[in-house]
Amino acid sequence: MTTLVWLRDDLRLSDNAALSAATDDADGVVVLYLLDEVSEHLRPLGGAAKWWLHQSLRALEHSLGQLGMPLVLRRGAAEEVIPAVARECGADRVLWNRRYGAARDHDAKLKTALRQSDVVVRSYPGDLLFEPWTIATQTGTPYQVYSAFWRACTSGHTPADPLPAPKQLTSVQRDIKSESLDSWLLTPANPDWAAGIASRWEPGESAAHRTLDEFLEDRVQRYSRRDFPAEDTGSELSPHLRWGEISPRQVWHRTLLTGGDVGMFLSELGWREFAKHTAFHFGPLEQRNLNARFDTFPWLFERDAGFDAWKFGRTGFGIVDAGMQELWQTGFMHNRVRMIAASLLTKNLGLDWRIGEAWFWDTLVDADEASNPFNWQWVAGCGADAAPYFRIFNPDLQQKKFDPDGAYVSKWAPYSMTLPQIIDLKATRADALQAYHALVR
Ligand SMILES: Cc1cc2nc3c(=O)[nH]c(=O)nc-3n(C[C@H](O)[C@H](O)[C@H](O)COP(=O)(O)OP(=O)(O)OC[C@H]3O[C@@H](n4cnc5c(N)ncnc54)[C@H](O)[C@@H]3O)c2cc1C
Repeated sequence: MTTLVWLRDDLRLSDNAALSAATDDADGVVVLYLLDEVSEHLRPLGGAAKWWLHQSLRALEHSLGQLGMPLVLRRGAAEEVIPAVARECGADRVLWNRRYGAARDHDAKLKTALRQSDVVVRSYPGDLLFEPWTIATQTGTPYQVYSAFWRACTSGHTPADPLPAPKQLTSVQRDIKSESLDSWLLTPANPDWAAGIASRWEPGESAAHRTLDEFLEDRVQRYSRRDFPAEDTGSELSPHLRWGEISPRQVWHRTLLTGGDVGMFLSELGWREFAKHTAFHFGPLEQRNLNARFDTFPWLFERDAGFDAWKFGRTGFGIVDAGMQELWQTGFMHNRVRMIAASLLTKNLGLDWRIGEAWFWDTLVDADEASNPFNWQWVAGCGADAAPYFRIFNPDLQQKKFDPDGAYVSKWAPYSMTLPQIIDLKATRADALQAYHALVR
């Protein structure tokens, strides 16, 4: 028997059920990563995400190499490439870990096609704590309110124990053609805008575990201060989770081992889970308002001067400008600042949330097809269990509260203090509320 393992958003060796299942194949295993930028309905990766993917594949190549296993890289449409590689390596079995977004339709079709050619296909739990169909209300419908969803997850369900990394894998005897990672041009060259990203982040499975360990040794005890962006109390695991360099099950069990008050941190993993369950049941989320009532909301679609000022951190609102600079320079923005920046765009500038979501998609290293639009919709008021529309963040007050000594703003956008504010908060807030009241009247 020969096995093809197709890795996707699971760039790790440990707690990788598909890879573990291949260890029983003594005849040969091929491990493949496919860059699919052509299949319909798959969202093309943003620039920062491509940078991360490149580094993460390098790290994976290295750790597979220590098991004597090459990583085969191919590019193209999954429905063509996967059967072709299966034929080339004589695979009678194809294994993968599940995806729950738009790609799952492709996976289902491919499964059927491979089975018709007598190839055994097995899929395993992917990047969630719980399979989306296992968490349901008493009437069998998906949850639409976070607190009830998380209560259901945490009462009566326990995430599966993580699997160890395979100790050995038998590589196939024949040479399987692989493309060069550099030829994919995932990293920017001219200009190389990724220097700030590279100095902040280390992608890869080992780095993901180190990041978790460092967080649990120290910062988790101050996690209740997570809303203060200058204090750096977050785990910064989001890009590692996005690329599956660590699984949420590993984070969950390792966190519980530390004891102490970790409930608040785990409940944030719950938001990730809720976003993905919402995308599974109601997605894709990046185009359609989850609350259809907002379909007629008079958001503006023009990428105008206000949008440019927002993008490049020149709004004159210190905390927003600092966040947009942090994003531009490092591919990341603190969670509370994401909320304030998104609120300014959708409620004060009156722009459609999809415009801001697309900018985050291109610039975040953790850009995630569920979490990003889910959170944008949450802030804009049209999402699942969303912040009520009329709760409009005042960036000046938020700054006073969460960056009281101005450390965050001084770090990322000290120039902002002397910029004029591009809009009148009071007048734009009144306009936004008027539009909202017209909608719900
Ligand atoms: C407008 C907006 C866009 C966002 N886009 C993304 C995105 O594309 N990808 C992404 O992973 N997160 C996104 N988030 C959620 C959140 O901002 C990040 O997950 C968080 O800042 C990551 O930092 P951390 O790893 O230190 O989080 P921690 O506070 O340490 O939380 C632990 C983990 O829980 C998850 N998590 C925490 N908060 C959320 C949340 N609100 N929604 C979903 N998951 C959460 C993340 O995986 C995170 O790594 C967005 C939030 C907003 C308001």
